[in-house]
Amino acid sequence: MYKIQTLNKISPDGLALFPRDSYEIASEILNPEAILVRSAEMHELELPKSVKAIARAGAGVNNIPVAKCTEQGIVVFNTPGANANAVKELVIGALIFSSRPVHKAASWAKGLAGKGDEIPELAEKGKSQFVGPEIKGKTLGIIGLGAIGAMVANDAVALGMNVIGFDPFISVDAAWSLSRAVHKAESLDALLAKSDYISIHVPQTNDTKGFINADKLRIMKKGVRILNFARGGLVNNADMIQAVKDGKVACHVTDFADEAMLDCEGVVCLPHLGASTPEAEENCAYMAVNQLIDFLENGNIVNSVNFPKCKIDGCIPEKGARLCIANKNVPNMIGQITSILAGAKLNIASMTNQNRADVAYNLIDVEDRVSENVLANLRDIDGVIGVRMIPGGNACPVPVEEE
Ligand SMILES: NC(=O)C1=CN([C@@H]2O[C@H](COP(=O)(O)OP(=O)(O)OC[C@H]3O[C@@H](n4cnc5c(N)ncnc54)[C@H](O)[C@@H]3O)[C@@H](O)[C@H]2O)C=CC1
Ligand SMILES: O=C(O)C(=O)COP(=O)(O)O
Repeated sequence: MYKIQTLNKISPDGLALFPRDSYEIASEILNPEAILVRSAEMHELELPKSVKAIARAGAGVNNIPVAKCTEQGIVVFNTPGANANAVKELVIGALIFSSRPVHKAASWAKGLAGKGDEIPELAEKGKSQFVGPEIKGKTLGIIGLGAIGAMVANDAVALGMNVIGFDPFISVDAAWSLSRAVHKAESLDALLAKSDYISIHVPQTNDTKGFINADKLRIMKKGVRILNFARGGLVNNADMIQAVKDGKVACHVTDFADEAMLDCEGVVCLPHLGASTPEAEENCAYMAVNQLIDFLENGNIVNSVNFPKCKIDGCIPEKGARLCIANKNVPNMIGQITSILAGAKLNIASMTNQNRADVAYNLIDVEDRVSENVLANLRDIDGVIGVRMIPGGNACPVPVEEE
């Protein structure tokens, strides 16, 4: 029985993919093999030794101690692109309501309650407070052209905006998916200086934390509108509030509510709603669950943020086993591993080894079962981080959607 711990509410349709006879799923469970999470903060969490994988049903992994997981041989998955459309739709809405303050207008209109027949006239008189510019013909600068940024860029082009983007690490797939009308900004500062609207779509890392600060705000046009549907920590809130108060920023829409921001006229705070659609929640859960099943039952890794992509498509030899070995990315690891297998007279049926930064991962199919003694010898190799043996005879791998 595999034990899966859920740290957030995960779409029930996704959870239903776990075969009930071989998986136990609960929010509180002793010694889970894997954890399913959305935005729950995991940095202070003690991870039991039993944990082999964490799947983030979503994109951002800044709530997960990824470096610590890598050291412990825990594979961290996310679900690239699975909630991108949900975020994009809300960003397009926010582009419009950052200009046309429908949220303010709607609550003002609610205040007319009780005025009976006077309402139509009062509404006509009051509407001039809520005038705002159209987005057509304006320049939108998009920082980060990944799954979400690229979709926002293409739809903004369709809405008649001039779109410029900045992403020094853009993937080939994202670049192919971009409309030819999207122009490349030569630098972040060039994008900031030219944009009437700015939308942020980068992950929060040590390099990007607080990068929208007073220095960057100074470069921007007066009256700029800034949308942040990526992470609250990307923006220096005190600097942003000052810029809004000074009239430098006409509107800041953030998906990350914060005490000081909530009080600031000109800031619209949402309660992290970007991925909150049934479609996105289901897509993310499907992808995360399929990845966990494929990893736990077959050792395959796809869409990990800390381990290399590494998979064997075929079944594990029926009478044999698959060894899943994580090790430090240093010389002579394969030599030592295969020597131990040769010493135990284990014939290798197939083998693949991939590396990424400081770690490497091996999948080795052998034609006999592997004894506890051999597993212990493999674990004893200096540089080996984790060893798992999956006996053959189970069903073949389920295909997992790739990034
Ligand atoms: N509000 C919400 O509910 C959601 C928020 N997000 C946030 O949005 C972020 C982006 O999501 P996706 O587009 O799906 O991720 P993605 O990984 O497809 O795209 C991120 C892009 O940012 C680029 N990038 C990284 N560092 C950069 C830098 N310093 N300057 C410019 N570009 C840089 C990368 O090259 C990549 O193309 C996530 O990391 C997450 O924090 C994601 C989904 C839902
Ligand atoms: O996927 C992401 O990065 C998100 O921010 C979505 O978060 P959520 O799954 O809605 O808690």
